[in-house]
Amino acid sequence: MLAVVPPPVTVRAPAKVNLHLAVGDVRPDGFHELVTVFQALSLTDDVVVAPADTLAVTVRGEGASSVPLDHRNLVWQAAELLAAETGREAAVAISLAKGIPVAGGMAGGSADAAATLVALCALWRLELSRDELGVLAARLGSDVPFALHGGTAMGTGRGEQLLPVLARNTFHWVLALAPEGLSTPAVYGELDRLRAGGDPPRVGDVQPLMHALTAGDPIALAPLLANDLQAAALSLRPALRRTLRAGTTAGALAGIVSGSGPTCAFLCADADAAVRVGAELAGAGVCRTVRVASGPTPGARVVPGGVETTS
Ligand SMILES: C[C@@](CO)(OP(=O)(O)O)[C@H](O)COP(=O)(O)OP(=O)(O)OC[C@H]1O[C@@H](n2ccc(N)nc2=O)[C@H](O)[C@@H]1O
Ligand SMILES: Nc1ncnc2c1ncn2[C@@H]1O[C@H](COP(=O)(O)OP(=O)(O)O)[C@@H](O)[C@H]1O
Repeated sequence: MLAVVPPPVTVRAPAKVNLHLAVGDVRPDGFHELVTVFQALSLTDDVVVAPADTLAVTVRGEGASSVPLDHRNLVWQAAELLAAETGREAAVAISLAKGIPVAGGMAGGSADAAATLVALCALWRLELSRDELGVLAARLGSDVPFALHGGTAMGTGRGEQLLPVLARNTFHWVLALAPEGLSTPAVYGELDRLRAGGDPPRVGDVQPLMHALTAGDPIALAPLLANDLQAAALSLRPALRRTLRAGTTAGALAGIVSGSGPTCAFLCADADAAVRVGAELAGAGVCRTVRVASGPTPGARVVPGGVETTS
């Protein structure tokens, strides 16, 4: 009797921006205690999984040449974790189409890991709940549970404990991608160094930002965007100051370093303003390339029919 080979499964997962990122003290396990508000954006990666003889990863798209293809890739780790948890071989071919900048502070690797968990659940017909997947996601990285969840959410602990946040309306963003990435541990380390030498100002209370999100008002939200890692990213990459200035000069309501950077995210008044700001920023010579995106968008989800694109 012929075995039926299941067809490939495609899952799309979003980039994130931290609207608020308050970094607390270092914990004994080396992670920092966070209070953050994530928003998922329309900038995405696609992950396709198909049955194969052994585990193999291929990558194309944005920054593909700097993505590892072995056990260092988070999708490899996701496949091995899910296989071990369910007592099977991780015999799958995983193809990544990257739209999210690599090491850009937009959680692209986390998005791919979340997408792999969802894709393999479908391929292997597993009956895992979103909560069970969330527990596995947190073992892969602090940002992976949010990539599963999507939308707008508050993250506490090391960022993995999530609560949904009510955000009315769609927000419009311009993203300035940098020529080279920044390492997340290096940026946290730089913040520790800056804090040891003085006490750089810390972001304030998150509540006013929550009100602006509930109201769905970008003009109220703009001055409340705040990121404790920004000072550290600017210290490691001073040229980002010029990028941030150029975005507001181009007409953005506000600009912020996305997470650990170096991508800069600019909040715009509406979709037309985002296109105008994007065009002006692209010509200002302050970044490698520009993307226009909106949020919130859903977390990792199967693409019906498996159409695969790079956004
Ligand atoms: C900074 C943030 C903001 O959302 O994301 P990025 O901007 O890099 O995408 C996250 O905290 C990154 O999350 P993620 O990239 O999943 O980090 P992990 O793999 O869990 O940890 C990588 C390293 O970052 C540092 N780290 C991470 C999270 C945290 N709460 N405290 C930390 O100090 C630790 O040095 C850790 O070893
Ligand atoms: N699937 C993946 N996509 C991108 N980078 C990955 C992936 N898996 C592992 N990495 C490694 O993780 C590092 C951080 O990547 P990424 O998740 O894109 O950035 P950030 O942590 O800034 O959001 C990369 O430099 C790369 O070496």
